[in-house]
Amino acid sequence: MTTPRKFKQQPVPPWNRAVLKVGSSLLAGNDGGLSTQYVLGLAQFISACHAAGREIVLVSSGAVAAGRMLLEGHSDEDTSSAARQAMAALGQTQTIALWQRLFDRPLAQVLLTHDDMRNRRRYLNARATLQELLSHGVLPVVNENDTVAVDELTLGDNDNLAAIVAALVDADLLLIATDIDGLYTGNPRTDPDAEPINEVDEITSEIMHMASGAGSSVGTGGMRTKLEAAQKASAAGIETILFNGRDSEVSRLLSQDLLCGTRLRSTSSRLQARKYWLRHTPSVPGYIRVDAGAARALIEEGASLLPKGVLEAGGEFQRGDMVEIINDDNSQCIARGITQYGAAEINMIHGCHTRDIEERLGYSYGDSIVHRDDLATTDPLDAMTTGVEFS
Ligand SMILES: Nc1ncnc2c1ncn2[C@@H]1O[C@H](COP(=O)(O)OP(=O)(O)O)[C@@H](O)[C@H]1O
Ligand SMILES: N[C@@H](CCC(=O)OP(=O)(O)O)C(=O)O
Repeated sequence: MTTPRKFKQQPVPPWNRAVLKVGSSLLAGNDGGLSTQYVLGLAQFISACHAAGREIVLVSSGAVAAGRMLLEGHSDEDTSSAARQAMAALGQTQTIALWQRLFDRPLAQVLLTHDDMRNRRRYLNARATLQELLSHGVLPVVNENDTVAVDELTLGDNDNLAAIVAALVDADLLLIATDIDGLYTGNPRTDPDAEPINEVDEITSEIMHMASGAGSSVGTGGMRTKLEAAQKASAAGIETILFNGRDSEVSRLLSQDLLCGTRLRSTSSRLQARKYWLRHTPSVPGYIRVDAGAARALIEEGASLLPKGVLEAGGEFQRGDMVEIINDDNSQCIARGITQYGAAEINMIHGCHTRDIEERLGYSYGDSIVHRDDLATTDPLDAMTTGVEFS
């Protein structure tokens, strides 16, 4: 079925870093297995973004669809998790190989699970890896680690994973490429009266009810998981754009910042969302005591906390925990943040220059003890507006 292009052309919000999610429906050819037919336009879009100095993280499905052809003796009736996991393991190499054929620079494969994203230490490690790859101009290609993530495989949750990755890398935009022009009031494959929706300000339950399941034998989750993803992105202050990845004209327009599809706005700004999240994440019983210079830098300049300004760590927290940062004068909490180093590590590197971290510990998780992006100062005015009290 082809749906008439009835979506209007509209501008894309300004962005520098985006997550692009490409569904199985775009990678799987009509005869099964993978095909570059529908993703050539997307690859050109990615290259155009790179040429313009923009960063992309690609979240690509397609492993199960690719592996289905390769699993010898497999019958189509066998849809057990183990069979799908075996297909995913076989097909993942094909997916990466397909993308690699479309670019003349190296790609990086990143396999993640939702559990990894819930575990703060792994979350930080994944973030550091992705940041490092992006800083070197590499295109990361993310998929679920289907070998270990059975639940996600049955739910087909790469849409939701893409939203989590967008928050993880602090993306400006989540782009979801699929096999349909955008969100309609109903599934146009079954509802001939379905009307296109160009813009969504808030994903209400009414909007959610418009979405139903997958449109092809290879897609999973359908529009429902895309709207869930957009909800997650919105909560993180990130807009989502849904568009037809099969239409190379739409991909070409996108590289000119024009959209033919659905724009799902976010209900909060990135800063508000981040501050809210930081304020509502419970802290562990532990603290980092800082000197007056560091306290001033955090509060007045919005700086990261470096080892030089740290006097001591108290308690037994680990890397990735939310801890309080207290001042030396009266032990008042001046900020809260996610620490890159555990208490024992901080007590080995406090007062030292960042370049000496590696020598003291034998390794380094980076220059800052708490990065500015992971830190919310306990400004009394902010606390009043969010209703959260500190210390
Ligand atoms: N309200 C809706 N608007 C548009 N598409 C819908 C809607 N409800 C369900 N769908 C279905 O969602 C499908 C896209 O999801 P899916 O098949 O999972 O693709 P992908 O592999 O890209 O994730 C469409 O082909 C369409 O059949
Ligand atoms: N990880 C699975 C994909 C799961 C998934 O979400 O698929 P899709 O709905 O096509 O994006 C795979 O690579 O086949």
